[in-house]
Amino acid sequence: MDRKELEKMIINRLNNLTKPVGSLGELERIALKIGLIQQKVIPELFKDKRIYVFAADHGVTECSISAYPREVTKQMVFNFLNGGAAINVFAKHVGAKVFVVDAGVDADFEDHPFLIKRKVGYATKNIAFGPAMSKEEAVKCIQYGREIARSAILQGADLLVVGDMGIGNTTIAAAIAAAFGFDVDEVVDIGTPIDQKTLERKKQVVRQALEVNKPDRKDAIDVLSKVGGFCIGQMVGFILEACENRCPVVVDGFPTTAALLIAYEMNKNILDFVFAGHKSKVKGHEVMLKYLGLRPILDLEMRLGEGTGAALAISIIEAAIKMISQMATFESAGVSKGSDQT
Ligand SMILES: Cc1cc2ncn([C@H]3O[C@H](COP(=O)(O)O)[C@@H](O)[C@H]3O)c2cc1C
Ligand SMILES: O=C(O)c1cccnc1
Repeated sequence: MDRKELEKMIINRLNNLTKPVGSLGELERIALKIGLIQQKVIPELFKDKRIYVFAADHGVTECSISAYPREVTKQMVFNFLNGGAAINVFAKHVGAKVFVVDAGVDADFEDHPFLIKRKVGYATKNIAFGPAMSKEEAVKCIQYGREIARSAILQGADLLVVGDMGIGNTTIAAAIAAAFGFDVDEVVDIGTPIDQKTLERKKQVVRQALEVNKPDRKDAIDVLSKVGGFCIGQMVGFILEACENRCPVVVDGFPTTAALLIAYEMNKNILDFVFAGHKSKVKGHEVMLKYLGLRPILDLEMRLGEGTGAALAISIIEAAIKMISQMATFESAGVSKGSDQT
């Protein structure tokens, strides 16, 4: 069926459910988007929801831009695998599985059924003094991320969430946003709670990273290799592959949306398959979402990452699917139509 025709049929069904036209607001737009993705007037509930937390370390932590030391990345990987992190709790709450990807943590890990080992290096180089990684490494990251999404989809995944873990991630995300032309003051904010002096240093580090590296905003791989990270690069490939296979992806906060910005530069058609799970308290997140034209599903003043906001948004997406598939129509329930009906 052609897209316009399907869209008309879905809107027609939404308007025939026993409620005033448009009264379920954003839930109606979510139901429409899922219907268009699944190419069904009545979409199906997800059978295999998966959260992938991409973890890596960053050379820029040498500049003391986070409230926490680098080894927390590795320690949180263990916490994820032991089921003790916020994302584990929220994943359980929404019935999703959590996979952790070692994209470039500064540590080695034993095998674990939920750990995907795709290390590109033991942390990137410090972006304040040169490129984070080589062009080859950037390409490799994207390829690994694509492979992870492809195999998830082949295994049956029908909803993917992107999460991040890496001390220094909000500095890297801000540098990516700034490389694409956003104002440094608009996108550098606290990630983990830092004092004013550290925040000023963080801004300075981002400015210096741009001056030293001169990323070319028209070349996504250039931006990724110069001011990105191994985790970000794998998220880029993951998002691209999921969307190109018509699998819905929910992005989380500031770092995962920075990865989406790069992915969007590489393929402008992906946004039909992307949901913004929430709006992070980190101030640069809202401007990025506005630029992408994505409306966040939740706004709970969260600023954690790991995929936590996106995981919680799953329950809203599922409510939207249940709404369009389970509500009675005016005809079936014998309810009189109003003047807003066509
Ligand atoms: C215990 C702990 C758990 C976390 N889970 C996610 N993050 C979040 O904080 C980090 C980014 O903040 P910044 O750029 O300020 O370093 C990322 O790892 C992100 O996922 C955490 C941070 C900490 C400390
Ligand atoms: O917006 C986020 O996802 C975020 C905020 C702070 C730290 N880490 C991630």
